[in-house]
Amino acid sequence: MASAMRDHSSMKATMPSYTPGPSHLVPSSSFFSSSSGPATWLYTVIAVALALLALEQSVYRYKKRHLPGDKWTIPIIGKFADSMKPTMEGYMAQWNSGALSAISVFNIFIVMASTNEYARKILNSPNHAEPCLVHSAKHILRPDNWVFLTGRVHVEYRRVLNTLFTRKALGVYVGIQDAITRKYIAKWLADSAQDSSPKPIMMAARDLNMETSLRVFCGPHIPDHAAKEITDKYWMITVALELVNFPIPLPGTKVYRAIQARKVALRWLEHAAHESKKSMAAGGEPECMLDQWVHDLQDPTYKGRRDFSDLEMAMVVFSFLFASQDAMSSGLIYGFQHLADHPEVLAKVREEQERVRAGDFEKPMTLEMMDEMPYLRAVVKESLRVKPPVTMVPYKTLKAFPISDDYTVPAGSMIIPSFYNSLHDAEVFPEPDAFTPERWLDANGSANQNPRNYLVFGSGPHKCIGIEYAVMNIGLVLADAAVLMNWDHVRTEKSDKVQIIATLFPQDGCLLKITPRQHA
Ligand code: HEM
Repeated sequence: MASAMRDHSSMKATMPSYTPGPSHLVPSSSFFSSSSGPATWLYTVIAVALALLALEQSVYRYKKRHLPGDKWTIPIIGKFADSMKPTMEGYMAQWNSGALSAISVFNIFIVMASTNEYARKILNSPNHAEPCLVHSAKHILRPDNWVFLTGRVHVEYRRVLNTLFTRKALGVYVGIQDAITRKYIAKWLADSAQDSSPKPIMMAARDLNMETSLRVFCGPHIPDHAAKEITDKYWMITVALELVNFPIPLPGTKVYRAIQARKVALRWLEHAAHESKKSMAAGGEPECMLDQWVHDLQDPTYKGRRDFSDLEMAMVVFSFLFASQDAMSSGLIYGFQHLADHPEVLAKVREEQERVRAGDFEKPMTLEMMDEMPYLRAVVKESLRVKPPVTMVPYKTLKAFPISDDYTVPAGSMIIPSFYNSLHDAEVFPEPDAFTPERWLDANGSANQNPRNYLVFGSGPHKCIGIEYAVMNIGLVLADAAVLMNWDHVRTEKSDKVQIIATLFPQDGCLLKITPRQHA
């Protein structure tokens, strides 16, 4: 974009707005005549605009070279309309049009990479490309959020945050996750006792996820009404996560509304960080991620940084909400859908639960119990493979990036590795669209022999920091649900169609009829 704008301004400088010459050769009604000033300006403006439009096309075609993609870009907005209403079919057509293909949106030149080799190359070339998330991310997260750090500073910052996802830390979180999941399942069952008609699980799962995240991250340091306010407002953030938004966050735009929602969330998260520090200073035991963090910082043997302001901690927690809320919701909803549509798989999940829990379904879940559930883990892994919540991650090139022998991505372009084709590669995952958890139980099978293809959580220095937490949480919810309730999926013609709202969702929201499960 910046380079295109530079090109425009240089063009402007060389375009004469007035051509001096013998006045008798110019008809008096000509727009060059001094007596018709406004007309002169009008025609000059038109001439400049036409030149800029021609330049826009030339720049696009120069950058695109031989890559598949439209020969011409729609003036100014490019493929903006498509990016506002993305469809899986549209993306698949783009990915299948070539290993690398090109589009342009608002003069941002975008290269899509669809193969495993190119996706991994982009994710693992920090000198050439860095994540830019979606276009609106800097507005929503604030430009000073740690997720925008790169290079060494990023590695060091991330090292501190890794301590929030150690096994010890996950051991604190699992009890919170289990308690909240049981609370929600009880509520779903009570609601369905009142009205047994099938309901979409989509928003119910989002609410469960948000409360789980807020309580795991902030524990008791955030009041119930604040958790509700954040949950209610968060949808504004989700809908603003389009690949490219209207460039300026004017009042009324999606990004503007998302910024207002972030302000509310950050205010409460800052409050929670403050309360956590007070609680740990008073000798309290860690009850959540913030406590765990503050507690570690107080430890004299701790080697990381010690001075995290309330706001900085709040921004880290917000980055976790931002990175997880939609992906976790998508993962959970498809987990319910896949299990309901594959009763033979759900039966095996239940068998494993009954064995590990030894018939005691009230006993809270622990990490040790989860270690004994390889089938459940395979189910989660497979569900995320079949419907990866995050199908691609936008990066931007820092300098010209010679990605292949015959193509160099220009500096300042967006370059988007896509994960979908890697995760549906028929050589690695025979019958790639089939939901087959068993493929993960064979250590010598092609799925386990090709870990490079499993790009659900990305790769390289920005690979998801919350993998263990995410897999544990989706597994835990499905496991608790499997033992506490039955759910029948009311399939519609939209059940297998995908809606893209930041992540993937079934178009009908996954209609479930929920009933209590009777144990013999
Ligand atoms: C099913 C759930 C999830 C999926 C599919 C997912 C997927 C991803 C992907 C694809 C990336 C980008 C990786 C790259 O650029 O190579 C990412 C980054 C990230 N994820 Fe996740 N994620 C999930 C859950 C979570 C959770 C639960 C958290 C935190 C609690 C989290 C925190 C992050 C953060 C902070 C980053 C940026 C890391 C960095 O830049 O260093 N994610 N995630």
